[in-house]
Amino acid sequence: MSATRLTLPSPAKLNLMLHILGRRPDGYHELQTIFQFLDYGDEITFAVRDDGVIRLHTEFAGVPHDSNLIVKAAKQLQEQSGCSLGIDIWIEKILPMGGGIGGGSSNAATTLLGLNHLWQLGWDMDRLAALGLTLGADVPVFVRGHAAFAEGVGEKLTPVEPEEPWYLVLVPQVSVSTAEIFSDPLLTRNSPPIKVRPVPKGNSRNDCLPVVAKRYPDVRNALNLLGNFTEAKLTGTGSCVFGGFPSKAEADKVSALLTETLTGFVAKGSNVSMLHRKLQSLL
Ligand SMILES: C[C@@](CO)(OP(=O)(O)O)[C@H](O)COP(=O)(O)OP(=O)(O)OC[C@H]1O[C@@H](n2ccc(N)nc2=O)[C@H](O)[C@@H]1O
Ligand SMILES: Nc1ncnc2c1ncn2[C@@H]1O[C@H](COP(=O)(O)OP(=O)(O)O)[C@@H](O)[C@H]1O
Repeated sequence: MSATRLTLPSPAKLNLMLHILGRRPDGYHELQTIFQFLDYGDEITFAVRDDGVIRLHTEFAGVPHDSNLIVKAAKQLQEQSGCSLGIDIWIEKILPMGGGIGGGSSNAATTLLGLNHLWQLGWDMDRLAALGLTLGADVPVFVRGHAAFAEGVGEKLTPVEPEEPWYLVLVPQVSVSTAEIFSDPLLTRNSPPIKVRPVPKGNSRNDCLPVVAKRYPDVRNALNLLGNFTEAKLTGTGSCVFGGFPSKAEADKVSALLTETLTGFVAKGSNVSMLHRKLQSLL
């Protein structure tokens, strides 16, 4: 008999660089960015129901049940596949929301892959990634599960193999609105496209950083603090700030200096998502 219950990881991502090339007619911005996963994230448990009902049992502060990306992903997949089964879902949420580490997008991707498995739909990655894109620009990379150079709004993905250092990720206690940053008149929107692969060294800047650092003093402080120890970078539109270290011990040493007002976590960078490693082990 096939499994009816499954627990899967839902990892975070970092944007190792992010360049904004221009604005499309629909208002969205054309980007070039490198996504890498962290071996750190939420854990989602799924249990099949035979009555077709989709129910997320864990409450999220400020996110109504039907607006949760987990529920949206499950409903879309059920509708588009014509599946008559339903699902009970619980999540152990440790990823900060609105921090630029992609928790919501990752949760959506884990849901798509988990339900494809439990409902035995047999959808391939292209189809799941295309559905994922309708939920958010960052969902496809989590569906495919490999570190990638991304173009367009993040949906054109080329697998890459950056180094996999240990990272210290600082979590300033502010949520940055992606829409607000992309509508700031001071945002750099004309970075020249990188045409060479792999992306040459020296291109690791994030074009959102100056605008985010100007608007959010807490992010500025985090960048200054981490900058005393390593190159401090912003992921996505923030608020999280990260830096790489050659070993866990060195990342832990800096992490130990953090206070209650500025927390963080240490995690290993990974080019294959822990979600995919777990799914592979089930086959
Ligand atoms: C820029 C990234 C990099 O990873 O930031 P983070 O969300 O991770 O911080 C993502 O691609 C974010 O993608 P996604 O998560 O889908 O963006 P949303 O929150 O839906 O976007 C909110 C708003 O930001 C603007 N927006 C977003 C993405 C983009 N490429 N161009 C834009 O102009 C649009 O006005 C959009 O309505
Ligand atoms: N399952 C989910 N996890 C996190 N955020 C969610 C989820 N579903 C909906 N959201 C909404 O999406 C927003 C962005 O969340 P998230 O993906 O964690 O941040 P970011 O895009 O900055 O990395 C949240 O502020 C929240 O309102």
